[in-house]
Amino acid sequence: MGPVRATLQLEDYHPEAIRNFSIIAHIDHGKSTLADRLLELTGTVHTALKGDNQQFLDKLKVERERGITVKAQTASMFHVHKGSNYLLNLIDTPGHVDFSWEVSRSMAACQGALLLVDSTQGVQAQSLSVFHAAHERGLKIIPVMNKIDLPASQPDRVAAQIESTFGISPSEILLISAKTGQGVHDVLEAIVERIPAPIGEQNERLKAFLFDSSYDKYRGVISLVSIQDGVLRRGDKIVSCHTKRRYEVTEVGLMHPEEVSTGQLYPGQVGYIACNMKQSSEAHIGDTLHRFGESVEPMAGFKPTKAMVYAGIYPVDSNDFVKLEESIKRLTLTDRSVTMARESSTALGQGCRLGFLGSLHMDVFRQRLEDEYDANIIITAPTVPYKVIYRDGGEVLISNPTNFPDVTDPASKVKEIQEPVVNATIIVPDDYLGEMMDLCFKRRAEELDHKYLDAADGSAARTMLTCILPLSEIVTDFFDNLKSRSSGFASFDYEDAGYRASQLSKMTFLLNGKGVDALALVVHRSQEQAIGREWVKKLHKIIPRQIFEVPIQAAVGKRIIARETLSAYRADVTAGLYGGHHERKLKHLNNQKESKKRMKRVGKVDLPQEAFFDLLSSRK
Ligand SMILES: Nc1nc2c(ncn2[C@@H]2O[C@H](COP(=O)(O)OP(=O)(O)OP(=O)(O)O)[C@@H](O)[C@H]2O)c(=O)[nH]1
Repeated sequence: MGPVRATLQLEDYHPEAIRNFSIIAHIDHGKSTLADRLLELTGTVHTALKGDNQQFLDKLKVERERGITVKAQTASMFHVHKGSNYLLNLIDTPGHVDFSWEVSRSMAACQGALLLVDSTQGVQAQSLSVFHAAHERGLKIIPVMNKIDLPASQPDRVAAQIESTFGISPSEILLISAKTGQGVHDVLEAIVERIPAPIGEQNERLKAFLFDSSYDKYRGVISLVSIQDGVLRRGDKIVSCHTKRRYEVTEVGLMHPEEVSTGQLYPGQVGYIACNMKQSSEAHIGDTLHRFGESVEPMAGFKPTKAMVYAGIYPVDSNDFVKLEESIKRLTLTDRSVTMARESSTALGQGCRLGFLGSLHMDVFRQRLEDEYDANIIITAPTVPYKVIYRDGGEVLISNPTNFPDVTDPASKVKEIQEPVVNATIIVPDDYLGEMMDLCFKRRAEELDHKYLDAADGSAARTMLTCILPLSEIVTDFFDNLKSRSSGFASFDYEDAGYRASQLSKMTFLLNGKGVDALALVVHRSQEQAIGREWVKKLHKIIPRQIFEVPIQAAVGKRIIARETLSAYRADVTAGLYGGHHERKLKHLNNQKESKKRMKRVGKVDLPQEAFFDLLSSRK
């Protein structure tokens, strides 16, 4: 491999000697392991430096705990092929549906992709979605079958699946074990031989494509760029096509895999820059940077991210709000796809409403908040953005059920409610097809269809099920159900399919006749009864008894759907009091309670924060 530092003469690496690629795969098919192996084989990192199971390209703690990649990481390597030097830029992509946006922006900086398929598992739902994303961008795809060291590996069968699903000839498929390193050298050869070189002109005006950014406490925003044309040097004055703001490049270099300053980047190369950008919001993904005083035609950017799952986040102790808000703000600096707005609730006090790309994204964010900022929080049930269309043609997006209009009111000006839907794909062994269809129907699936993936050779064939599902039906416990009802064998993926009209209304819960705003839900007509009944039962279990009888009701508009009655507190501490009405009794009762501070009073009913916590966490 030769000494790596000595090869950092970047001007020697013309576009013909550069390959930009990413690894795309279903979760757990071995992307990070292969990336590590490539870094080792090219001498970019040394095995001796590496602790057990610690991967180089997975950085966040939550990523390691969950074994998933959330944030894309990029690394450059040097490789000698048939006597010539090559610079290979690996642009790592995250492997989960919620982050398909990150996948697409990472791919925009590549000319090729390694499509990794686990030879024990075969083609899975995300293998399909990442393949399509790469294919649509015209990337050269190199099929790689991994884990051939395992006894359960079925290379012939999986090769046949790859051929039938992607139309890729088995002769193109590389067989490897990312774990033992077997066959990985051939991957490097294939990258050089099969992936086209980037196109770029050193003498043209500078054009740098910004495809990712991160935030550093000391240096501000660090952006990852791929150089289209021209040379980017430290000290350059650059301008963003998008914001027209001016910056001075203070650092520029390669990710190798940590930052290595090189002072310049040439056409076709991929690296990082720091340029006194103070706020993450200034780094627009998909932006084109050019030199000050030279105008250029911007490159096609990306569609901005859309938050699809919203939830309210409240501190368990309301005194912690300021601290919580500060923590959330700091965390959003590193993850700009999270949107944030203040909100307040009579039941839960002051909090924030956050928008996420999906429910895993929400879980990851929540876990980071708890781990990194030691925050004790209550998170409300996730909701999707509903579209309310008024008779006068006006349209409003509603991301908090509390604001959902009462469509049962005859005076309502609402013409139609629409909800976001997705095209869902499930791949599952045949035996579980019935279970999966049942699950989909229960979640209001439409246009359900299926086809067999394997050649009809009998044993344990697999089926691909497709349907349209409301997004709201998959943001809570869909994935858990899918996994448990298929004994873990089903894989699932989805893509945005726009909005569809739906019979939705707001369900509210009343304690002693008063609504509890934090508990409002948007439900489909077909599920009103079941959800109403289930919820009043839960509330009945959780709410502590009061000195008086408390009716617990679920209502849609003025209609009461379900009711339970919480009987009065038996050990009557107010027995000695004469007459008096409820307020007095309650006051007396409260005076006796030590934990008064932690109580929220709703409609004169004491509702401890813990009750909310139990309730909202049991919603998942
Ligand atoms: N036996 C065997 N195990 C492998 C091989 N490649 C990866 N693994 C194991 O498979 C698991 C998943 O590998 P990762 O590299 O973390 O998978 P990934 O695709 O990066 O996962 P995401 O980051 O979630 O997309 C790990 O336990 C690896 O040790 C292989 O070739 N053989």
